[in-house]
Amino acid sequence: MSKLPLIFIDGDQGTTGLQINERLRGRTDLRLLTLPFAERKDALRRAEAINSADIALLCLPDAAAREAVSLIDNPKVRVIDASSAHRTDPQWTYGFPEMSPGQSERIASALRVTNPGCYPTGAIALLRPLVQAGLVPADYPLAIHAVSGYSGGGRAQVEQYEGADAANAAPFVTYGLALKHKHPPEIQLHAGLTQRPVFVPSYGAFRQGIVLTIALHARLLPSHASKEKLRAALERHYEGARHIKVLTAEQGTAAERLDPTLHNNSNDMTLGVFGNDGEGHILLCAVFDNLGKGASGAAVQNLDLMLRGM
Ligand SMILES: NC(=O)C1=CN([C@@H]2O[C@H](COP(=O)(O)OP(=O)(O)OC[C@H]3O[C@@H](n4cnc5c(N)ncnc54)[C@H](OP(=O)(O)O)[C@@H]3O)[C@@H](O)[C@H]2O)C=CC1
Ligand SMILES: CC(=O)N[C@@H](CCC(=O)OP(=O)(O)O)C(=O)O
Repeated sequence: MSKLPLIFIDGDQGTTGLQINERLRGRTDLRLLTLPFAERKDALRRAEAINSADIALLCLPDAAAREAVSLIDNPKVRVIDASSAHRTDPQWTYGFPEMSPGQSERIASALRVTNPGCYPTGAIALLRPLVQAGLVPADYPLAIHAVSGYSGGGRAQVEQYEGADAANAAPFVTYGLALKHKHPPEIQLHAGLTQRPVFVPSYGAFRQGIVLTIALHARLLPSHASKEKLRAALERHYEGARHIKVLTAEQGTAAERLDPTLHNNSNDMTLGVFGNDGEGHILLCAVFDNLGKGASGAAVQNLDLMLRGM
């Protein structure tokens, strides 16, 4: 390619879009195309921008992301969609490079990449290698709990916590009580589960960061499974991964608490396996930034893969 690749962020004024913009600021290997604020929702201008881009990053609500894809008539345009519109669509490549051997290469050559959801990133990172290793049965009756920073709810929720009425924002909220959150189908598909997991999300009065936990009973696991075996399987899977680290047994013993903000403003994720052997209780944990590895950081990681060779 003679010219530097042209990148368009649709939704660049939103929570995810702004952080992608920040991460790309100062890059000299690409050109960023932005629309004036007043034109950011003008379908005609967006269509022109998307079709002139080499890669379009969609940081939009699901409906607007679907609309954006329908506006594409240039067959060369490549897309990274940060929304949940296409995450279980087999036509789209799932943008989680570390999830299996060859996934980075698939992303690097893909025309359509769907960025994982924030919570699914942690759940799939923990479960997929363990299910594939035969250490967690694919039909295990899973319950996944997670606490996120309020920015997971996008601009409207950020406004509640940072706007004029911030003093009245709840310190902690557990939600999704109808158990119909949008994430379980995505988690089930990409973790390789045969049963839909229960998902219990919460958010607190902190801007960004996630702690996600999954409790397991050893008596429901294969007899050869133990917390050491689970940890070793995760260590094997993520060996050499730049952004995902597994706590060693010593680090796990020393850890007394998990801070959701540990990896804020980075693309890193820490996984941990804790347990009480006497009770046969095991706890899988993931800590990461909902706007880092959970959204904007992951989008830039995928963008960098797709830019290889352009
Ligand atoms: N926040 C998070 O932690 C994560 C978010 N995501 C996903 O990323 C996507 C964006 O989320 P987030 O950044 O949080 O949301 P925000 O609400 O913060 O941002 C969405 C942006 O899209 C703009 N927008 C809405 N409708 C249109 C339209 N028709 N045409 C053009 N622009 C439009 C909004 O403009 P305006 O605000 O001016 O109306 C806003 O700037 C969502 O699909 C979300 O699921 C993924 C992982 C994590
Ligand atoms: C704290 C909070 O509100 N979180 C959001 C999830 C973030 C999001 O928008 O979902 P994706 O990560 O799939 O894009 C929610 O539960 O709807």
